[in-house]
Amino acid sequence: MPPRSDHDLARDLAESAGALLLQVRGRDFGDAAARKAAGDAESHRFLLDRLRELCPGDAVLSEEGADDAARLGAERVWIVDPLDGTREFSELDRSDWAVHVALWERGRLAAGAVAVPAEGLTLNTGEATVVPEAVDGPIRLAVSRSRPPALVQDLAAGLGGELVPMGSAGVKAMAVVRGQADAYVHGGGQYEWDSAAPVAVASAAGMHTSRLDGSPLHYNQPDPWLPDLLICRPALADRLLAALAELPSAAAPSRPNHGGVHA
Ligand SMILES: Nc1ncnc2c1ncn2[C@@H]1O[C@H](COP(=O)(O)O)[C@@H](OP(=O)(O)O)[C@H]1O
Ligand SMILES: [Mg+2]
Repeated sequence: MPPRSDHDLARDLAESAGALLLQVRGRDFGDAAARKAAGDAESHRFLLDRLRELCPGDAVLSEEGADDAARLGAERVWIVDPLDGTREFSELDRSDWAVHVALWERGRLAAGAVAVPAEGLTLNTGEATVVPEAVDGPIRLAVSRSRPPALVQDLAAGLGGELVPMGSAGVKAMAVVRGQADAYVHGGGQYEWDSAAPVAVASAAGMHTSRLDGSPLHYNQPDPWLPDLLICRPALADRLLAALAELPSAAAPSRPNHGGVHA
């Protein structure tokens, strides 16, 4: 049997962590906070154990783990968000939460997968994803349902676009790839694990991916704070970047204190 490619490995890991999360979610918990904590911790532990076993020489940057500075000298770094859309994971009637697994290798994203377990869906960089044709009508902007950034609301107003609220960065990015939205525009704060796998998968599907000022997204940086991004159909990129450049609300925010990664 040929060795498994990094694309396949990313897909298998995201899919398996997703299956685990479906089991965790089905357990009885006293409250939503306990369900979220169990999901974050168990998916993280699973991914870390599998990566240590299968790729012992690779570094890992996970939302739920201690940040080991050795990753800055590593050639290969897995950037994972074991449970993205934690809030939606704890709301049992929702399916908009995801598992992100990306591989950064020598300066670029080399492979990635986003699983949306409650929909039985995993998209990855190794398969040619066919993006549906654009539909006529207003530009549809995927946006956070719980904390929609002011800039996206301003952008929609300026373009005559409409907001499509949903949870999870991965689900929003996959909504663009799946033709359910035309763009995912985010500002106001995020970390590398929120966007690495979504950007890898969207980029492999031919989507435009960048910062809001059009500059490239860089991963495996000393500070994993990566506060804004644009993922969209390539034909819309110039128009959206021009509109964003006119918006004062699109300025990058400063980094808040974060409890997720322990330096
Ligand atoms: N202003 C902000 N600062 C830091 N992280 C943010 C953020 N806005 C969104 N995120 C993160 O981006 C992911 C998607 O958010 P949303 O569903 O609101 O669009 C969530 O990841 P987690 O669920 O892994 O914490 C969320 O924590
Ligand atoms: Mg996240």
